[in-house]
Amino acid sequence: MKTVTIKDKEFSIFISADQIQQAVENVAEQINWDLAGKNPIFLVVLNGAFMFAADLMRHVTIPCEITFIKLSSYEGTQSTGVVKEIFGLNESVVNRTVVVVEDIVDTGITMERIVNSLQEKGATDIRVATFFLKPDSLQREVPLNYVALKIPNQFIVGYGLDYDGYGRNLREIYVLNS
Ligand SMILES: O=P(O)(O)OC[C@H]1O[C@H](OP(=O)(O)OP(=O)(O)O)[C@H](O)[C@@H]1O
Ligand SMILES: Nc1nc2[nH]cnc2c(=O)[nH]1
Repeated sequence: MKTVTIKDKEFSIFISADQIQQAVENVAEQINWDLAGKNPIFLVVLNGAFMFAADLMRHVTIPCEITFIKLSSYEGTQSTGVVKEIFGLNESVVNRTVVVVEDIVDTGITMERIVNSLQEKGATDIRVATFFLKPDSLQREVPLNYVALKIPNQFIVGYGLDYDGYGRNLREIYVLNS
């Protein structure tokens, strides 16, 4: 079993790069079908979603805009429960179809905050594309239109997701050894 050590923790391979790419293509196919003619704006949530977004957008073939926002709620392997302000959204979302692109929806607290903010800013059709969803961890009702993979409630790294800032560049997903 392939393992990686990041700082003080050991992780084991969980999802291969090929499985990831297949899941990305499936999501892009659904988006191309659903949002044709809707002129969507994709809102990529930094930092974690950068890798999923880069892969996803290469397979999205419909006319669209892409922009980036930033906020943060995690330190180490535990949620602090605090979601900071969104910044970086300079484009108007009034009457737009907005697709929020995330690496993971865990408790859903971050996504709830983003969706509420987009509603306040006048977006009419708010959709979520997330690479991972942890269904057993979800605490909030949020739209979950495009979910690439559902995973158990375990801490993962790789493919954009970090442990204390490291591991985002891994092509595969690794899970924390207990
Ligand atoms: O559903 P939740 O429990 O709110 O967790 C999901 C959030 O946690 C991660 O971000 P993080 O705060 O780690 O920032 P990062 O993307 O910069 O790594 C992830 O990218 C989501 O934004
Ligand atoms: N790296 C990482 N960040 C997260 N944010 C929410 N859940 C997770 C997780 O499992 N791993």
